[in-house]
Amino acid sequence: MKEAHEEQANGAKAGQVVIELEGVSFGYGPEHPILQDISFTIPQGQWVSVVGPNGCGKSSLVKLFNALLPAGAGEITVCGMKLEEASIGPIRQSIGMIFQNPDNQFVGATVEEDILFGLEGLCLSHEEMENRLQIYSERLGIAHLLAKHPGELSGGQKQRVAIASILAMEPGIVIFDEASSMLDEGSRDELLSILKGMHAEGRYTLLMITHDADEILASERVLALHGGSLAADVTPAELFRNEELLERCHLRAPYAWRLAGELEERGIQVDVPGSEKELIETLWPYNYSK
Ligand SMILES: Nc1ncnc2c1ncn2[C@@H]1O[C@H](COP(=O)(O)OP(=O)(O)OP(=O)(O)O)[C@@H](O)[C@H]1O
Repeated sequence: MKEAHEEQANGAKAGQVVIELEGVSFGYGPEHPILQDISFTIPQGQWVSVVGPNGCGKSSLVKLFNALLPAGAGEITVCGMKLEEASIGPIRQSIGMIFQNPDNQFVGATVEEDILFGLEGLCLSHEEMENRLQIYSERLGIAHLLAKHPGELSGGQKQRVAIASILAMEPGIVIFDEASSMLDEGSRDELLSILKGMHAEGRYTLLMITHDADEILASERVLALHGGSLAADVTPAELFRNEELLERCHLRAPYAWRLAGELEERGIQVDVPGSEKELIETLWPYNYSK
């Protein structure tokens, strides 16, 4: 079987800027401004969480990147292409979006049809389409579901199919818009491990709109929106140590971080853990030191 393409998608090299916003503003009509003067750059391969309270404009922001919504002011550049009428097509091919409700993303009568449908617009040979179908259905663990109707799948399986359909188109940038919010705990964990695998591959730039502390902790960088502006551009650790920023974003630190904080207040100093497992390993020796 042919391996998935090894080179960085869209020809972007690791560290090269793939998303650039300069003074971008947006509103649903002049009387309803949502985002004002937003500027940032995202390099290839980075995993970025986009956070902020409900209604602050996170979904609107990412929809500006591929002109699903039109920016009112400012400049957007994706993979070196300035966003304008002529570049919308290639920019849309370089960005894959996965939404909260996978039901809204199905177009085929079977999982196989659904994955192939997205590939039909890419002018690929029949052999290449079959090749990608095989690669991405195996990678996402859904090869045994190809003949099923999407309605027969669980929520976690549906989200895997949605991700396989997007990845089969081989976009360099993948945006998850609260993609785990309708999933149960097990399926959330599965999604997080898929994201970790994608990040480790280094081929994808990942943006994840999320309210989930564990997802934020797994990412490398956090863009926090508040009141229509970029309120912070920090690491997850900086976010979770900043009580005021957490409150403004309506977020809580991960459970292991909160417990470590409580212990510190009672005089037990533990290193800030990356996960609950790390916290347990740190605390375990106390069990025997009594
Ligand atoms: N099509 C629309 N027309 C008018 N206003 C809209 C439209 N879509 C969203 N809005 C409003 O724009 C604001 C930003 O919405 P958006 O969905 O971008 O926020 P969000 O931060 O992603 O929210 P959430 O965390 O709840 O998903 C909200 O006040 C919302 O009500």
